[in-house]
Amino acid sequence: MPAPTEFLTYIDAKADIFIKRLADAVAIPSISGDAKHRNDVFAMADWLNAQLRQLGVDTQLVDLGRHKMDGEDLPLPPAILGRIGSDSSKKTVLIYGHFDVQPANKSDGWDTDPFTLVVDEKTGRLIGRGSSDDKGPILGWLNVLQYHHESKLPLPVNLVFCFEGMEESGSEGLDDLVRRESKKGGCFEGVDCVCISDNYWLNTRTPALTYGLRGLSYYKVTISGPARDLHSGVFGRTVHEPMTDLISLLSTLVSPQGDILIKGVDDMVPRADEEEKAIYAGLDYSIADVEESAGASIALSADKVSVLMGRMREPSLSIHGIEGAFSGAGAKTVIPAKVSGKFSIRLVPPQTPEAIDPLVIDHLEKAFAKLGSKNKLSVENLHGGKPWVADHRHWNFEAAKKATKAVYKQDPDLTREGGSIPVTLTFAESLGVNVLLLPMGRGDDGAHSTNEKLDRSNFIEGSKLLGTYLYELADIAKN
Ligand SMILES: NCC(=O)N[C@@H](Cc1c[nH]cn1)C(=O)O
Ligand SMILES: [Zn+2]
Ligand SMILES: [Zn+2]
Repeated sequence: MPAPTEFLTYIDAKADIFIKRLADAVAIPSISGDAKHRNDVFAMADWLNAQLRQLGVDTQLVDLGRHKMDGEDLPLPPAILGRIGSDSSKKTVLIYGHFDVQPANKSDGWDTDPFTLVVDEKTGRLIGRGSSDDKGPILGWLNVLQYHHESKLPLPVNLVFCFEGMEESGSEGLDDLVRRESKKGGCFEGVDCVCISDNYWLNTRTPALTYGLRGLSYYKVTISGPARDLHSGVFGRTVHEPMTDLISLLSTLVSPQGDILIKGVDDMVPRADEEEKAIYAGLDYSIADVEESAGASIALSADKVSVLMGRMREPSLSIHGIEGAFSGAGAKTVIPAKVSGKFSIRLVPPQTPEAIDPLVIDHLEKAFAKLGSKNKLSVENLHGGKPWVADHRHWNFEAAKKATKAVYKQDPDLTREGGSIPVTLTFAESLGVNVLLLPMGRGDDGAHSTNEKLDRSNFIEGSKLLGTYLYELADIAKN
């Protein structure tokens, strides 16, 4: 059963209204990683909950308890669980998305206010934090619901929703909820497959289906010594300096070529054979794509296969920042008393945070001992998640392939994503069903970066894709 033509024309006709709704969503700065914005994440949950209810979805807000962030005790934003349809002759699809966003300040280098959606008429870009990650895709599902609600047409499948507000901060509390609701009598009982739209095409021209994600282990390494910040003229070359120790430690983690220098981490991963390399060689990708989306000619290699393997099937270590360091304007001559380096490792099978943690801690302790410093070292794992790989020959992927062909008139790339959505594996394991990642945005959307955007055509055609996928699933269920 193809998607009704009226559905496709409806999405086109309502495009401006849908973009206005995206602007309303972007205007709520639901930054989960910043305690000051916790109320905004709650406001975003209320906004989304109201939208779902208006469109006929039966929802509940689930309290996930409290957590500690940067020493502060905070309430966790609620998860939104919803259901529409309970026809036992139809497939039941679980849709996951997240309504929290990464931090964004104009001063980071944005050209416009990050929380005011700017519609660039010349380029067709919808610019704003969360436009692509992940408010645009969530609103894509709302667009599909709106057509069926207004046309008084039943959906071709039953839908179960699970939307969270902590994805960008380790999905705190969600794994337990998913496990609980997957049991007999839970909200997720009877789910046949899962669809997540929360990643990106590999390039700017070819739609993609994604069957793998890297896992993540995020660390905070703290060096402390002096009882207070010191004057470098008075104490320079007089005391062990925490910042000097920290920079030395961070420089032992990864080479400028991206090799992870922590013993055992890179070695855990089996090498790719020729058959696997051929998969990467066959993808529609070039060095120009990575350099275009990075905004500079800085690829680690001129070889496309090696660059793709670095992103999709090898671990990576990135250093993100230093808390406590002087970072303002001017030339403050301070010796900071306590500094914390933040870094994370993206994991691939068979790596897990549990297997990586001891290697990281041992490495940092040994490297610190070699410094002969009298300062103190502490290491924390802030959060983590395992990598995930799915069977892309499954009917769930088959339906998405057909839908892509119908909407975009081309076959999708089959990709593994370099990013992490830790709950993906929890869905796969708790429900025992196939999980599909069906990205809406392009490889140059700048998620987590400045000037994040979603192209208007990706929002509109992407909404058509999500709806068409549901019709293709229903078709498969009939045969
Ligand atoms: N679109 C998925 C995504 O961006 N996931 C984040 C998850 C994360 C974990 N810690 C902070 N963010 C990612 O960085 O991959
Ligand atoms: Zn996301
Ligand atoms: Zn993200």
